[in-house]
Amino acid sequence: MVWAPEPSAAPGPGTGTTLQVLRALASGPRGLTEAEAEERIGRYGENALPGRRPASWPHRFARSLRDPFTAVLLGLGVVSALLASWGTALVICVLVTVSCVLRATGEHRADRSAAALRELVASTATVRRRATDTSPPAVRELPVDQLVPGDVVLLAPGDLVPADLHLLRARGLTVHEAALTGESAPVAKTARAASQDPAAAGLDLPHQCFQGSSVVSGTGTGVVVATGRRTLLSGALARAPRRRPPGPFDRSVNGIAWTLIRFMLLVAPLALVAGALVRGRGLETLPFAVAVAVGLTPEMLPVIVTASLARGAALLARGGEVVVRRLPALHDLGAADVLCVDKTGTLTEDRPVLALAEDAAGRPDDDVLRWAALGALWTLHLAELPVPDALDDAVLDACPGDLDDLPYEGVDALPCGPGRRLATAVVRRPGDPRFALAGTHTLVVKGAPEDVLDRCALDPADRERHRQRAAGLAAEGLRVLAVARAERPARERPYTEADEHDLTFTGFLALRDAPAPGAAEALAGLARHGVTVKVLTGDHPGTAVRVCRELGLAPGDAVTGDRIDALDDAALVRLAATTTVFARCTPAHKARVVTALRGAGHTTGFLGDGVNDLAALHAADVGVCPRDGVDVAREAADVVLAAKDLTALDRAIVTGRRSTANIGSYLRITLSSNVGNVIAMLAAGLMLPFLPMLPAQVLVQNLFFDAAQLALAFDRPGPAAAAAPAVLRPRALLRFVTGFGLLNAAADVATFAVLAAGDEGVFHAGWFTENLLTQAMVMMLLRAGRLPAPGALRAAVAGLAVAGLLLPASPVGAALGMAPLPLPYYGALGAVLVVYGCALAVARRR
Ligand SMILES: Nc1ncnc2c1ncn2[C@@H]1O[C@H](COP(=O)(O)OP(=O)(O)OP(=O)(O)O)[C@@H](O)[C@H]1O
Ligand SMILES: [Mg+2]
Repeated sequence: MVWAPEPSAAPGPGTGTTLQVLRALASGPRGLTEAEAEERIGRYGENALPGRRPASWPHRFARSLRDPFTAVLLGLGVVSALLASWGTALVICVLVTVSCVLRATGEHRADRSAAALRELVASTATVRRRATDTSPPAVRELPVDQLVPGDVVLLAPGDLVPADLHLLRARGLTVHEAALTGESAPVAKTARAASQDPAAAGLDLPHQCFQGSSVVSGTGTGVVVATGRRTLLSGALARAPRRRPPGPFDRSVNGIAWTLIRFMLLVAPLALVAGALVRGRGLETLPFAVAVAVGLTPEMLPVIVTASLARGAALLARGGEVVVRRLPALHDLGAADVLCVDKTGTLTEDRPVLALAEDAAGRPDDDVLRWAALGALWTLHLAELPVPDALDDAVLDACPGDLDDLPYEGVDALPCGPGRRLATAVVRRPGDPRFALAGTHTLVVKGAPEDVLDRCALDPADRERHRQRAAGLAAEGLRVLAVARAERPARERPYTEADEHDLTFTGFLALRDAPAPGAAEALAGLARHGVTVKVLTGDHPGTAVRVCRELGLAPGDAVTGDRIDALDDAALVRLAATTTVFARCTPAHKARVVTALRGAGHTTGFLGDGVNDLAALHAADVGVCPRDGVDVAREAADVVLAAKDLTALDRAIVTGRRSTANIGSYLRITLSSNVGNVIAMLAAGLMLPFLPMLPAQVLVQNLFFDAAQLALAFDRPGPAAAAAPAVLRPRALLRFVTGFGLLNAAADVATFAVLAAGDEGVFHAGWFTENLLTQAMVMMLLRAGRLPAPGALRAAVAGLAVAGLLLPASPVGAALGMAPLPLPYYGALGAVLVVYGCALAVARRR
């Protein structure tokens, strides 16, 4: 991991004192100049995050060769080649090449546009740089890839650590290093103490922050010691690439793929054995068996999937509202039947306005407000939070008079953070003659009433009375903050959470946070689309329940974090199913609820924007984050919304379902006709003295099917496709395919009856024509789309029909062993088609 800046004896940036590190990097606390940075980016290259380097086209092509369908096809090709059945081998090669080229191209294009979209929502780093050597340092946001070794970077809660850093300064800094170490608890980081061994190096050094970790709380400043491929994360990923556990998309699409592959591997030996037993045929049937197996393969599935999803993502991006960062997530969004959202900022505007300030006795009292504002002011100052918290903002806004007049100055601050629902500022009065010598520090604490009251010196009856009062205010939909204070003798030692005890209760503040405009309609829309919304909030249960009621969401009783703690996983699964509001949730509670819902079989989405939502975003099947969410949340999300707007999310869900509907159409259509053909071929193979279709004919027919079915990716599904969560269920699909496959086989057998009069060439030609025509009909009748069908689809269907009619009579047909079909056969084929069409339409309606 040690990156040597120059080939010199200077200590590596991972080691040495801060001064040595800065010297080795030729940098300083004031940062690099723009000119130096420019020179270094030339020298060290861009700071691309690992995993973000786009795969090249040949790489993609090679990867699609490893796809299970392709692998099976290739295996069959090898078998054909071994049997010297060159025609079959050739056609299989063409099939594989076409499908891999289409897939690689489609994925490449989809990835390129996804990368462009990701760029729109990419994280930035906050750097300190100077315009010239003499100008003062200025702090600005920089695309992460522009960072160079020696840059000075500022960290705040919710930031992703953009490169490997040596800390120059840290205040209450804790980072999450799960990406590197798998450790889920945040790790405290401090600037290097003089006492530390300057030669030590490694992951557990508290003065180093590594790319890929994220800031949970506190702030820090560090100098970049390694970027791009030289970071520890890059090394770790190169050794063990990170894999996502399979999501709903992988489960359903891969599940279907493997069911088919098993089926296919069964069919080929079956054809062989049946041929041997009934007709006494030997290995000469093998090419036919291989072709039948190939005929069953939906080898275009990966192509159709990529095309359908990419098209949906492109449609969403065009509206500028939704960016899909990972294509399969669009399917997963459409499959979600439960959506968990946080309250603040999603259901409400997150613009709290002070409604009331009262003292311990319940009398209106501006002093409570003044103390709270003093606490907010110094917490913001001392904790150097980059964006003031909305509650603090509201308190400061409402405070009467000029805050700078308050005769206090800050000593220390313990801000709130994920899982911590109170904030403490320690202040003192400068120059107060009474405290000049001994000195007194005042702790000003504000936060969630339960948490603050627990830390107050109160007799149980009073505590209960205050708690009731807070619950009463919350039940009106207000956000409630309790304020408390304590006087302590001044000290040098920094303050910790252990000092937050024996406080004197000062009073309550209540703030009104109006419901977000449009939230009620969006919730109704989600309900109409069969999505159950659950609210997971850090706020008071009373407030959350009231807000939900105002928005028309029947909230029932809220379940709080304490209750969740008391339950084991199985009990939580049961409770989660029937609960709408989860309140006083820490990040871990949110994640546990999401996991429980998934455990109960729900496909679960999560929408959140804060550091406290990170764990749940990871736990969900599909994570959604608004664009202005913190970097880590955005980075963890699969889908990014332009605004925290549930309406846009509803639209994205519908788009996801449409893409899934097109994939479903493809599977239903392809598989029912393929299965039908296979049944018919096996049956005919036993009844006829010759093979019902030559291997090359089977494969050419397959090529035509594939080409035509690509158009299904561009179908426009009707409103029914959006009405309920869209999941591709292998079982249901199998039932459908068996039913319609048998119908298709019946049509084929009827065709055999018609063709039985002709010789082998006529038989082959007739069946080829019938197959292409029925396929064209099936495409029109079994698609999920609305009428009229889009142009591309109509053209594909027409092309298929024309090919079916003309090819047998052409030289290609002759080369494939077909004879021109005598005219009377067309009439008979027409009759079969009409009957089959009617049967299809009737069966479809059922
Ligand atoms: N600046 C603050 N000062 C004091 N207390 C705070 C502050 N911010 C939040 N709190 C307390 O912490 C609680 C939980 O906050 P948290 O950020 O976890 O959830 P939230 O953002 O209110 O809700 P949601 O989870 O719906 O986004 C708040 O209800 C409040 O009581
Ligand atoms: Mg929040």
